Amino acid sequence: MTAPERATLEAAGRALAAESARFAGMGWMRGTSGNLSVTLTRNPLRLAVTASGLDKNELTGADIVVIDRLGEPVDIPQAPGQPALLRAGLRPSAEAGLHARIAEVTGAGAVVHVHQLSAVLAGHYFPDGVPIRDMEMLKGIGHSAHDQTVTVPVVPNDQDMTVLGDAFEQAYVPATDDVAEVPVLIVANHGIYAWGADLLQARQHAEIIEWLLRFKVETREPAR
Ligand SMILES: CSC[C@@H](O)[C@@H](O)C(=O)COP(=O)(O)O
Ligand SMILES: [Zn+2]
Repeated sequence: MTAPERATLEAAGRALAAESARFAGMGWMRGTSGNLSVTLTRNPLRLAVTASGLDKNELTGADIVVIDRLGEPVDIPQAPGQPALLRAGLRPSAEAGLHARIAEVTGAGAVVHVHQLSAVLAGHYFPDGVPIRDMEMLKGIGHSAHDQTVTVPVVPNDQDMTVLGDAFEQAYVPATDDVAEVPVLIVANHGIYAWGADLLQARQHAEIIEWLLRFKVETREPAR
């Protein structure tokens, strides 16, 4: 591993730990729920993802695992004479495969998965997708605040990340020349995935969508 690659991985670990603590503080990573990733390289696709089963409020920068495009762990050899960058014996998030699929399909630089209650409620009330329109906050996910319906896709939960990844690809609403992509996915009875060019943008998308979904479940207006 070269010095720049090492620096990139170190920075990714620090950023993932800090973002995890922030989300945990918002109540969106209760228990050991939720997981975050950043894209390290595209060719081949490599992501740094939070390790499985840890309290996401207490991660250190070493509590991450490097994964490939299928979500499988990639061995990072320890550089002689250098301190270990990653804690030994960690498994990648159980949902690493879906992170990798989202990063591959959308080109995202970061993916966040949190267990927002409003997303689960919205998926419950709108199982065919959550239609949102005429809200100023839509601008925060790159859409118009007027006269356009943005439908947030909802897919069934599954423990097999290939099944979830296929469902995501079918439901994904990519950008057109005129309309931005929808950078979020609700997994029914589970939580939400949001993504962006980097962790900051992915976080902002998660925050914006939480507000919009909360509005939807509190009003429950089918046409809005
Ligand atoms: C209450 S933990 C739920 C998990 O199974 C999963 O959905 C989750 O979000 C965290 O899994 P993890 O493997 O720790 O990344
Ligand atoms: Zn989850």
